Amino acid sequence: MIHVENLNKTFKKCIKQPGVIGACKSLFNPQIEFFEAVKDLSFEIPKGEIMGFIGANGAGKSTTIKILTGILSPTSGICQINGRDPQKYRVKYVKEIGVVFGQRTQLWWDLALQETYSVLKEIYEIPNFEFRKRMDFLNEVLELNDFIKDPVRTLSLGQRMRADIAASLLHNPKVLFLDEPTIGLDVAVKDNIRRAITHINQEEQTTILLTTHDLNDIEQLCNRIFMIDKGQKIFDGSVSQLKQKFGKIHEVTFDLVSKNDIKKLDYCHKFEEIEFEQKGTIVKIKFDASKIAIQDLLKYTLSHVSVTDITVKNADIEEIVRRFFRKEIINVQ
Ligand SMILES: Nc1ncnc2c1ncn2[C@@H]1O[C@H](COP(=O)(O)OP(=O)(O)OP(=O)(O)O)[C@@H](O)[C@H]1O
Repeated sequence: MIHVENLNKTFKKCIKQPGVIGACKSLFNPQIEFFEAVKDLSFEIPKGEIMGFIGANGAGKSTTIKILTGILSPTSGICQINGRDPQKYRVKYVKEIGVVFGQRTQLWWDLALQETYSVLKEIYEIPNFEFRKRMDFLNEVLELNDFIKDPVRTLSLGQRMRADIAASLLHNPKVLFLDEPTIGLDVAVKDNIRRAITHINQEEQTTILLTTHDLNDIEQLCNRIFMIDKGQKIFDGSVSQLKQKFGKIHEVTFDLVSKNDIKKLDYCHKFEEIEFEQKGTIVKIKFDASKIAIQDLLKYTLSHVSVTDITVKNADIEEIVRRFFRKEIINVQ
């Protein structure tokens, strides 16, 4: 459904010099720099897949999405959605995609929600019968009925997000781009929205490209993670592959009988590459299980101090991705 091959996007940046003289110089003799926001990116997303597209701030996610949605043209490379170039076939193409930007709304602020949908119905040329059927489906999945008669400006953030998702799905697009769909929402509303996205994906086989900084979105929604850094691919695989490959980070927490007992433990000399922190009697240790055997750590600790409780946890996806972005995990592919 989505085919991206050797995609590149280079921006031209005009470097402004400070002060009035600098501004005049820049005007007559502009200093140009080139910046590669997307570098040789290739991926395929088959029909019905939900792919999490993640990366640190400035990694090139929005630039890629803007190319995929036809807003920007690539410097080079191929980008096809359902066999079409989004740039060349923009008018036809908009009917095949839905886009939600969590930070912005596509709804009309002063119109009642249902009037907004009526306007979109005309824009997308949806026949009456299909529109009614579609509205019934979206009402049910996204629970719009409680606020469908209210003006958009009075909606809460969670209601507005559900309304925006419905607007992007009104014309039953084959591909949905979701950019931070759960940003700023409380846990219950996030859950609600994730359930709706899963339902829509399963019912309609909608292909979804999801950008998020919330890793619970990834764990609960995505079959696949595509991670980029400085415009380039650094990982492409399933959540479980990511965990299998890098999930060797364990976290052990000891509750000491006395907080002063920490002085009896010299983890840094005894073990390589170990991270630990102490808060009162609680000592939290993070280590790479491929370098340190957990039984050695337990044996060492228990032979030096008395503890009242021990918990052992595998690294969650958040910890793995955090390490990626802190550049602690390199040479991924
Ligand atoms: N129009 C532009 N002109 C020049 N540089 C740009 C332009 N748009 C984006 N960039 C640069 O390209 C890089 C990638 O930006 P992009 O917005 O794609 O990142 P992102 O991964 O979406 O980040 P975030 O998570 O913060 O939204 C950034 O360094 C940004 O400054």
